[in-house]
Amino acid sequence: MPNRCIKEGDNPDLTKERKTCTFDTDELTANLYGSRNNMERRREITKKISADPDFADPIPHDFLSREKCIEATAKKTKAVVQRGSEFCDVTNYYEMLHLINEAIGIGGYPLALHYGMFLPALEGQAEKELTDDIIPRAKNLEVIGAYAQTEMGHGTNLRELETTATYDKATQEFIINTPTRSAMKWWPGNLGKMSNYAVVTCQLFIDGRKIGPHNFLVQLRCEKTHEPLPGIIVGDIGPKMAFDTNDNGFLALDNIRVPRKNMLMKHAKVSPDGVYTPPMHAKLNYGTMVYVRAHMLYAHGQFLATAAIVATRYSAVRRQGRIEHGVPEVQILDYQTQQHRIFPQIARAYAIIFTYMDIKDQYDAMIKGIAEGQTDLLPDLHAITSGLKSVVTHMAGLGIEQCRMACGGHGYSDASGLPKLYGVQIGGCTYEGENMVMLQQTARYLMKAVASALQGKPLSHSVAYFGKKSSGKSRIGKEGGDIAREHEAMLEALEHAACRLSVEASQMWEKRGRGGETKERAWNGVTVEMNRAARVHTRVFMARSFHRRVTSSPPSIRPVLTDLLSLYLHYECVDMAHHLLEDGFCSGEQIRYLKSRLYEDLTTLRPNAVSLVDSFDQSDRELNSVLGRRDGNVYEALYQWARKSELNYTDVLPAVQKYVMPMMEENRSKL
Ligand SMILES: CCCCCCCCCC/C=C\C/C=C/C(=O)SCCNC(=O)CCNC(=O)[C@H](O)C(C)(C)COP(=O)(O)OP(=O)(O)OC[C@H]1O[C@@H](n2cnc3c(N)ncnc32)[C@H](O)[C@@H]1OP(=O)(O)O
Ligand SMILES: Cc1cc2nc3c(=O)[nH]c(=O)nc-3n(C[C@H](O)[C@H](O)[C@H](O)COP(=O)(O)OP(=O)(O)OC[C@H]3O[C@@H](n4cnc5c(N)ncnc54)[C@H](O)[C@@H]3O)c2cc1C
Repeated sequence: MPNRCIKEGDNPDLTKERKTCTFDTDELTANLYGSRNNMERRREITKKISADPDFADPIPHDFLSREKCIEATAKKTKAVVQRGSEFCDVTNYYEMLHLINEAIGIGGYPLALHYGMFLPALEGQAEKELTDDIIPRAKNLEVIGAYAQTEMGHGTNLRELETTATYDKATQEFIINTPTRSAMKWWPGNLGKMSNYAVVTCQLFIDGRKIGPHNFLVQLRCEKTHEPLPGIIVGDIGPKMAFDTNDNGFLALDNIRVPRKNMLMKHAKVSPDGVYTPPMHAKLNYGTMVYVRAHMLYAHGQFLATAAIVATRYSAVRRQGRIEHGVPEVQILDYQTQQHRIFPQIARAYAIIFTYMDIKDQYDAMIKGIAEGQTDLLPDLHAITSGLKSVVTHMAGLGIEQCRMACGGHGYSDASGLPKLYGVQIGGCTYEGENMVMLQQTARYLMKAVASALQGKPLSHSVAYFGKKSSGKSRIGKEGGDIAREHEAMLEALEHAACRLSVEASQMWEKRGRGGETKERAWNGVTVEMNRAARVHTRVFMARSFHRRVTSSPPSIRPVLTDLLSLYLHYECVDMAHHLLEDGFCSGEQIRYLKSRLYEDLTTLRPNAVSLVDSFDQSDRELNSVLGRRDGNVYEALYQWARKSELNYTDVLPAVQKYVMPMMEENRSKL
């Protein structure tokens, strides 16, 4: 079967792997990106960008200072903006995303938050009077914006943000102020140096009454000189774990006046005479966060895919040690431990991307509903995106780190691309709502679902399975080798565990309440259990999404995806075996059966491993990894990469000349 990656001159081990492929890699790629046309369009973009001198990096960013990286990124950003339509349909979200990944990379760029949050916030939350003015200019990139919500002292607990917006009826303006040091906005991406506007989250005050957090458009810098406006202090927060090319910023506002219309008033409103009208749903103002949490799934699925590609290809190329005496050294991909480390990451990357597809459909349906005045889909989507954001970012982070370690010493080098990838990706556990906090949002929703289920009330989409009757004992290992029924048995077992954990967490919560604790204090005493229930529920949702996609996939790729799904489900059940065992739903024998099936899956998938990662269709530019390159010619490339280190510009470094050589000389003369 064809793997389209085979080319002359490639590493022979990689070619050998590609020849054992049992499916058409293009079919799988097309399925992953929605259609053959989408796949072709991605490839055209890659080809054009790779050949374009505006996007060439004579010196890899690994060897540049942060300032130089930002300069190079800003230059490429300008080229993307001015010449974007030469490469793609700039109105197509996925084409633009791919163009940016190819042309600029993942470490941040001047417009990341402009497109990622500033524009979505304005489009989703601002009223016509404001949007008519600012959105055309923002889309035309006459202005650049950031989303400034988090403060030095508060990020999670939005209710206690300190920045104030006080309505002045006399002038029909809001006065925006940073009252304390801890009230400074701190962290917002692109706020420090790039943006001249921001959506700023402030506590709204009317007639001395605190109403709560609302968003306001504030101009930060002069449109001509880009200097901060009077009363505005703004800058970069300094080096951080990754996102080197993003100017995460600080901001202090000294009683800045903005007109009434600058409040984002699509949902909540303040009339000219200062009358406040709340939104039709209390949390519609938090809509931008739901949007980003949903879209983060795609980005994080792709991050994990990158790591899986690098680790799988490199493991096919790398030979080290022998499994049996008297035979040549083996490809490290032949070690069972290596497969057990890497293959679940391949399956998880597919599962995350497929889950994203489901969520995107739900998000679009919710937005359509809101436009027609219905908010009933919001609570379910908020609950499941909160859980998914937490589980996926954590899962992807652990997976990337596994892949990095699976590459041995070279995985520790920036040449592998994996340390930087991890640095960027792992930020997702914190931003857009810290994971422990987001899981509690899911758990709150589960507690309501438990109550509804007990009362026989209708259950919404993500928790519908709470209404199923459990069979009491698992069918795992008792389906006579019927794969479809085995998959169903595993899904049923996971659903049983998620439901049980939710019910038990609810009972623990209630018990503490009966013991005299307030609801809130009691909640804090059971949050570990609450978050555990939320995690398992979310993993059930992912498993169901993956299962749905696989069972409805075209017949040509269904067998390989079914193998991958088997691995995914076996791995998930073994990983969560304690939950399946705890109440006796599964027996120890059934868990041993699951493990043995998992080891069989590793062997089954081995001939398709390289082709499965090839099917993610990430280019060498996107991978940005010497170890993961498509042609597998790793060792020569590793040497050429190291040669570019600035330490190698001279044979004798000034630091050696100045300190180390005299020290050695002194020591010698002491003898
Ligand atoms: C182009 C697309 C983008 C691609 C993605 C790539 C991303 C680009 C990379 C850039 C990198 C980084 C960008 C980062 C940006 C940021 O981090 S912005 C700042 C994000 N900050 C947060 O997420 C703060 C987290 N805190 C909160 O969300 C809330 O404060 C919290 C939910 C924790 C609690 O809020 P409270 O007001 O106290 O509410 P609570 O009492 O708990 O709940 C009341 C009620 O409301 C429901 N609820 C809460 N939030 C929402 C929501 N967003 N939507 C709907 N409903 C919500 C909650 O469930 C409760 O419901 P109930 O029925 O009363 O139980
Ligand atoms: C790379 C990056 C980019 C960012 N970009 C932006 C941006 O563009 N715009 C913006 O406004 N912000 C941005 N942020 C800020 C980000 O949204 C916040 O850091 C995040 O929401 C977490 O808030 P915090 O920092 O206040 O953490 P804290 O809330 O102080 O969390 C610290 C610890 O306390 C725990 N904790 C807090 N509350 C609870 C609770 N209720 N229950 C249990 N545990 C709790 C947390 O779980 C965590 O372990 C960015 C952050 C990063 C790292």
